[in-house]
Amino acid sequence: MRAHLAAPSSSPYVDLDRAVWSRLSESTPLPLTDDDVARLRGLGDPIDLAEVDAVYRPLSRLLNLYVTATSGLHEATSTFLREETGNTPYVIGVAGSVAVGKSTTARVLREMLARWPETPRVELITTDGFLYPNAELARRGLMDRKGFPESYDRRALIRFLSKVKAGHAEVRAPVYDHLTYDIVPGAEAVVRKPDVLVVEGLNVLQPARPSAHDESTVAVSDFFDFSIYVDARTRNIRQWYVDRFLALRRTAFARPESYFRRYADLTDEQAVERAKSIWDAINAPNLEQNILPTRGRATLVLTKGSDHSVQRVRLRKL
Ligand SMILES: Nc1ncnc2c1ncn2[C@@H]1O[C@H](COP(=O)(O)OP(=O)(O)OP(=O)(O)O)[C@@H](O)[C@H]1O
Ligand SMILES: CC(C)(CO)[C@@H](O)C(=O)NCCC(=O)O
Repeated sequence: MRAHLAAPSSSPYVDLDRAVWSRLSESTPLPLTDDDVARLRGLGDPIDLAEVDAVYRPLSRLLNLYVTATSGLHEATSTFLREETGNTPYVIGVAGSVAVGKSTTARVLREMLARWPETPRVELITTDGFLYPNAELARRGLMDRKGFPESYDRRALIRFLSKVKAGHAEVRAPVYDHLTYDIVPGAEAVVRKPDVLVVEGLNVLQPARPSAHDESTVAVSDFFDFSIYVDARTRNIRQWYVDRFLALRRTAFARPESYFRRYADLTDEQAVERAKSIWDAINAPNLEQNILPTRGRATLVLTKGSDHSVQRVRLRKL
């Protein structure tokens, strides 16, 4: 089947609408159930089995083809170098704004990729774990810059990824808790030589930031075999952020350990105002200045409509 009949163009991308994209994997089985999708869904994300079928089934098929092709390339390198072929984890980055639904995308992908016989061991890590702890952010005057490039320990993240790629038996990462709004003291996520590692975060496609102290020009994305940018109109994402804030106020914010405990008793109107002001002061400028400019570097862009469903898929083919 010819998926697209556009005249040859110089664009490095192929742009497919939802219907064309979803027809690209008709013979691939859908391994998930309604219950699986309900378990993977993030707060406020209405993703259902039909969406997984239309959008993620083709994506998991494409990724399975890429994983197989990449492992063939590694074998070619090993043959040339007369070395044993070791297993190198295939690393997938998932980027996008706060509240766009990256974590749901990453969790669904993890689950689907793990159902392929070639990649049973799929691990997921979020770059939130590499944010500096609040005490350090406060010391650096960065408490209102959480999520901005300077709020992450980028060197630790690069060290983590290079060890995973080098095939270390166990690699450890710190853990962030949205409830306490801070790094969890002493907690670690451990990655043990997975077949695939999914790395989700706002910052995963950002370029290297050489500074006086850090001459390194390595970027996080240098460790990626594939990257996905989850995209939507900024005004829709802002609405999703506000809606989620309202939902959290009724649930998580009411818990005694919540950093946002003081927001639990706000009226609807006050909560909407508070959410909008956090969005406008922190997450919107970060999106505009640091996240959106990285979209063009992704291998694949998923564009969502106002109801969160993916309407367009853009794949880099050159
Ligand atoms: N202040 C909070 N208190 C408790 N839980 C939160 C809070 N903020 C976010 N969460 C929960 O953590 C999950 C992940 O939030 P996170 O901010 O990483 O997502 P995100 O960056 O907005 O990206 P996405 O929505 O794209 O996954 C959310 O789905 C939400 O349920
Ligand atoms: C932790 C991040 C940066 C990314 O997940 C984000 O959820 C966040 O906390 N942003 C700061 C502003 C806010 O509280 O929404």
